Amino acid sequence: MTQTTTQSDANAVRFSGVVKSYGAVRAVNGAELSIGRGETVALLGRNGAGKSTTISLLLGLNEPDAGEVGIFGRTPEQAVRAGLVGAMLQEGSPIPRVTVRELVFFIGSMYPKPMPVAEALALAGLTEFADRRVDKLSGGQTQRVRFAMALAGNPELLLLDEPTAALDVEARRAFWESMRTYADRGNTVVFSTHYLEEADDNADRIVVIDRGRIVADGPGETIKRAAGGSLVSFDLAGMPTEGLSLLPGVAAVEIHGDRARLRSDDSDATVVALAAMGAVRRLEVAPASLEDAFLSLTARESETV
Ligand SMILES: Nc1ncnc2c1ncn2[C@@H]1O[C@H](COP(=O)(O)OP(=O)(O)OP(=O)(O)O)[C@@H](O)[C@H]1O
Repeated sequence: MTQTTTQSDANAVRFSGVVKSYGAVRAVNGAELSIGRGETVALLGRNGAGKSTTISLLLGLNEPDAGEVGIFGRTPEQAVRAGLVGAMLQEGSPIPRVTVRELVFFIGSMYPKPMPVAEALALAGLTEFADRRVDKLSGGQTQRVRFAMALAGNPELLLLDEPTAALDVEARRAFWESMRTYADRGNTVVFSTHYLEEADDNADRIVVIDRGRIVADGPGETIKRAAGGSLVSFDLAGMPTEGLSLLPGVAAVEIHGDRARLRSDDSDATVVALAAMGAVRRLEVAPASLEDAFLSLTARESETV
């Protein structure tokens, strides 16, 4: 792989034409992505969309089959070795029988410019647990330890793969607060999630991934607008479904038995067009929920894959 990135790269992350396949599965399919320093970016996608693969490429745990990955103008390996990158991955390594303070100190000692242990513990909300053995903590507290481990090297970029999976509501809230404190220092954060709402609440920008492709990229408001709109449903009563996707405002079409569900950016225009076709039986217009909208967005784009 050739690297053309430079040390002066203004971006924290640069993905250029990146492809990564596992056998016949293209886990990452030609991704183009730049993330500026100080941005907090959510990678949003369903199971198997390619989020974890993207994060492992950013960490240099995987080599792309094609394209280039740059972190602060360096290769991922160089950036990780320089202590510029911290990560929380989905599979946690077994936690040893040491105290929280000892573990965070040990991890930090492997990096050139570690974060002071007390600071990492405070940021992760672990100060009161500093002298507790790591294997005697609750699931939520263990997740905080993993966050402190990611901070230990004093990284400028944090990569978090579904960091709040298995946390309760209160632990989630505390986690995101810690993450924001770290981001507010001018650091860059990239995290993956299945939930549009979590992405919208905690990221400046959302990158929607579906089947290895980036299908949308922008601030939460833009993504919600692109994915949002209304759902217009009606009974087909035997009417052919071809052409429904071409009606004004229609962004996606789903057919369930005899019922059509159209996601529309302009429900008035869609309803007028349906009325002109006589397709008004049990016609309903409802706002699309966020999660519904996200599913529609990825489903619509998948059809073209
Ligand atoms: N080591 C591997 N060997 C074979 N296939 C893999 C491997 N890792 C991932 N894949 C496949 O690549 C695709 C993308 O997987 P990836 O784990 O990146 O998705 P994800 O978006 O992180 O999913 P999840 O939300 O379930 O964690 C999936 O189809 C998955 O089955």
